[in-house]
Amino acid sequence: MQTFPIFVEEEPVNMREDYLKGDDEHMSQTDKDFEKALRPLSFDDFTGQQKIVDNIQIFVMAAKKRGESLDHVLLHGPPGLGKTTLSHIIANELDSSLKITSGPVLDKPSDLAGLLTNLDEGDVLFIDEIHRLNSIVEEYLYSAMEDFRIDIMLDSGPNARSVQISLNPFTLIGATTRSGLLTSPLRARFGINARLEYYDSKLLTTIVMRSAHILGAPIDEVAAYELARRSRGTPRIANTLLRRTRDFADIKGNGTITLEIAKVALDALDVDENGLDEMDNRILTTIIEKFKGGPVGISTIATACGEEGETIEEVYEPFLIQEGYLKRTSRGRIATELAYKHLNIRPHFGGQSGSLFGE
Ligand SMILES: Nc1ncnc2c1ncn2[C@@H]1O[C@H](COP(=O)(O)OP(=O)(O)OP(=O)(O)O)[C@@H](O)[C@H]1O
Ligand SMILES: [Mg+2]
Repeated sequence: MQTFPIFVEEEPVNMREDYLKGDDEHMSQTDKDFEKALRPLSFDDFTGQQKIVDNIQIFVMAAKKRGESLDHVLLHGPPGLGKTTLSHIIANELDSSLKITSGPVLDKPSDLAGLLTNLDEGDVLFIDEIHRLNSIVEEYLYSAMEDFRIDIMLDSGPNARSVQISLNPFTLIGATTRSGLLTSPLRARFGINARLEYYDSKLLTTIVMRSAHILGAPIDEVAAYELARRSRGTPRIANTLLRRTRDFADIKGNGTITLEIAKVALDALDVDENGLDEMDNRILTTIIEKFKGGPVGISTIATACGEEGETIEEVYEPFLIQEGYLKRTSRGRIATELAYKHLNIRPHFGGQSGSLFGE
């Protein structure tokens, strides 16, 4: 019987940007506990990303059969799609232990050397946010990844000498939301490169049903679908919406998550009919109303919306582009006809917006 910690509600419900990001500085302890409890532990539990999972399963089996370490893996894609989850699963399936660190934490080459020399044969080293590694540390990583050795400088000045240390063969899993920021030498050292995609509503319904089951929250399938289709294609958001909706079901209903309760909760959380949230809508409205639909640069949008440019690029923009609300051009971002329709704003033709939909 699966037990689950009791959650203490300690944050206001409108914390969407925070759970979108999912990193340590933006997540409360409760959110982290929740995420951990719902994290699939095996490939069988992991829904979707079928091609990636199928391929990685083969590579894992082959590595095990040959008694070698798995090739280095790069996982990239927007936040909350399962990069960390997959890394845990890969280590599990390899029967190896997972050592976790992240780009910004590895300040000096000695931080990296300390970690690498402590790896046992076949261990998995997970470097989250690998695009944020500093360039000196990154260079040390090259020989570690390629030849399982590192050169360390001892002393400085005339006494300086370099000592070569060989490492146990290991697998590096790098995760990033911004693969575009990775240098090509680093990218080239990953033998397995997987881009995670947004999930469709059907897959997310399965994920919501599974999570509800683990939480012991009764849910109607239509309600699960409603949460799924309004979750920006993202399991982390689906799970968080589920958790918030469960609160509504407990307080406003009889505990069962029905379609009606789901709709009430989603409205209260400012998730609109198409699954866009308050910040998504603010970005689109800003581009249309303040900048005549664009093109407008990301930093200008960011200032006007009161959000960081990096967050807009990493969290909001990929989904808005994939759903066809936004276009990225060399001159900046443009709101599409769909964005106008969604916000119920008439495009004013002539001037800048006249040529918007001509493509
Ligand atoms: N395929 C999946 N099936 C079921 N649940 C999933 C799946 N992918 C992700 N999740 C759930 O979503 C949560 C977030 O996933 P995860 O932490 O792996 O995302 P991430 O890609 O590492 O995000 P970030 O870029 O913010 O680090 C997990 O706790 C897990 O419960
Ligand atoms: Mg992660």
